[in-house]
Amino acid sequence: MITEETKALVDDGIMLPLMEEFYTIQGEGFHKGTAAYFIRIGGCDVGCHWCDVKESWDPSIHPPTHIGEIVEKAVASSKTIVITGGEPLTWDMTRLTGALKAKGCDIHIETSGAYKLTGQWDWICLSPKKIKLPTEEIYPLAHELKVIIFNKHDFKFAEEQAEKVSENCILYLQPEWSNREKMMPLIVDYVMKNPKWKVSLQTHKYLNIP
Ligand SMILES: C[S@@+](CC[C@H](N)C(=O)[O-])C[C@H]1O[C@@H](n2cnc3c(N)ncnc32)[C@H](O)[C@@H]1O
Ligand SMILES: Nc1nc2[nH]cc(C(=O)O)c2c(=O)[nH]1
Ligand code: SF4
Ligand SMILES: [Mg+2]
Repeated sequence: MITEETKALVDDGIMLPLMEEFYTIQGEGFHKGTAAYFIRIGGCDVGCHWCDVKESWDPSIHPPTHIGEIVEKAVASSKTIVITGGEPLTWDMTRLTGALKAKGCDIHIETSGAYKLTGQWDWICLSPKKIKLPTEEIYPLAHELKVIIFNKHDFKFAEEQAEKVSENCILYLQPEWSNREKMMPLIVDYVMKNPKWKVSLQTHKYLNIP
């Protein structure tokens, strides 16, 4: 049970339900191959059936943690920070990103964009979900669009989403992990026919790193 006081601090983004934090190599998208410190915040009610971090969904099982504590630990490892989840935009990211910026960090977010965009970001990876679409405000701000391909219909969804982002946004198709053997040949074929798209793989899973 968390107290009313703690709940108020979480609502203000002064504490956040921290699931895990780890220093690793960004496995996906534009920054793949780059060392980065990951901060995984619990809480998501988007509900993707193939989500690879379902343990993150229930915020109540992840301890409310002071952002000062999170930031101190993070900057001891890296100044390149990836905020992920769960869905980080479930929470107000203003204070966490403010504190990381004050330490000179480069801050990236992995988000479905389903909730109000808060915080200051050097890189926004938008991974839209059909079941809870991104807010209109986030599309023009996304630096990369990373659409997960689980089945053939997802190519059409990817094209619809690509129409909403800026001209400079980098477009990725990433196979859903459990269905990758089946979908990868279709993705390869699609990208060769539609070269505005690039392939993104979850390279950390092949490398067996977090
Ligand atoms: C776990 S999510 C957390 C951040 C945010 N909730 C989101 O969905 O963008 C991190 C990234 O992993 C992707 N992802 C989740 N499950 C996946 C799976 N089974 N296969 C491939 N990518 C997956 C998401 O689309 C997102 O780009
Ligand atoms: N290495 C590594 N790269 C990642 N890129 C996005 C991830 C995520 O779960 O948000 C992730 C992750 O969990 N590990
Ligand atoms: S939005 Fe992200 S964390 Fe939430 S269920 Fe979908 S993939 Fe998982
Ligand atoms: Mg992951």
